[in-house]
Amino acid sequence: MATDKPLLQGQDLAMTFADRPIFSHVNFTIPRGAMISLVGANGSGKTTLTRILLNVLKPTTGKVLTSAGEQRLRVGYVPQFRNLDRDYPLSAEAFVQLNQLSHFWPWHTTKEKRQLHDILKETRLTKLAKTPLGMTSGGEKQRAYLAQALVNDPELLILDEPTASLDVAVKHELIGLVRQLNQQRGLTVLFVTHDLPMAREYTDRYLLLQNGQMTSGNAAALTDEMITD
Ligand SMILES: Nc1ncnc2c1ncn2[C@@H]1O[C@H](COP(=O)(O)OP(=O)(O)OP(=O)(O)O)[C@@H](O)[C@H]1O
Repeated sequence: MATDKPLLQGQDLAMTFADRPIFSHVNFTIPRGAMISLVGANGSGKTTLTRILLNVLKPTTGKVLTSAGEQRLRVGYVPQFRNLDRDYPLSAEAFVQLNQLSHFWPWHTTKEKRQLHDILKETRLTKLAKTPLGMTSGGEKQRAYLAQALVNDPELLILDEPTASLDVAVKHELIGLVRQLNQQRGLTVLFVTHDLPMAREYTDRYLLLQNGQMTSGNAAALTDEMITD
C-alpha cells in the first residue's frame, strides 16, 4: 500500500556528539503507507536517528522534511519492551487514554471514547480494558503500548525494538498486527530492529546504518553479512 508520495525525508543529516561523528550525509525517504525497517549494528545510530525524527534531538546538520514541508507530523512511538511491576495500577484502557491529550482525564469527548473503543478492538485488548496492566502478559502490555501510540491517529508509527526480549510467537503477533494496520489503513511504519528475519518478513524496504553511512534497499535482500560491528 506504499505510495510514491514521501511522508518524510531526511536530507543530508549528520550527528556528532562531542566531536565524535555518529553518521553523516544521511539521505532517505519514507513513502506514505510504507513499512520500513531501520537496521544496523549496536551503536550505529538507530536510536539517535529515531530521536531526531521524534524531534527531541536536533541534528548537527541537515533537516527532516515532511509532506507539509516542515517537521509537523503526528507521530506514535512504541518503546522497547520493559516489564511493568505486577502492582502497576492503571487498566489497559486508562493507560491508552493517557495519550488522549485534548482533555484531561477522565473528561473525554465522545470522539475520544469512540477512538479508544476502536483502538482497543484493533489491538485485541477489549476484554482486558479494565484489567490492571501489571497483571497482563508481556505481549498484552506491548499491545497496550501500541494502542496508546495509535490512539492519536498518527501519520507515522515508530517502533523502537519493540519485540526485544519477547518470545517468538508474541513478537510475530505484535508485528503481524502492525503489518495489518499498515496494509489495511495505510499506516506508515518505521520498525527499528536487530531482528533481520522479522525485518525481511514484515517490511517493504530497509534503511541500514553502517560505518556512519546510510544505505537502503528491498527488505527481502537483507543478510547478516551486511551488518558488521
Ligand atoms: N546524548 C549522547 N551523548 C553522547 N553520545 C551519545 C549520545 N547518545 C548516543 N550517543 C552515542 O552515539 C552512538 C550511537 O548510539 P545509538 O543509541 O543511536 O545507537 P543504536 O544503533 O541505537 O545502538 P543499539 O542498537 O545498541 O541500541 C553510541 O556510541 C552512543 O554511545
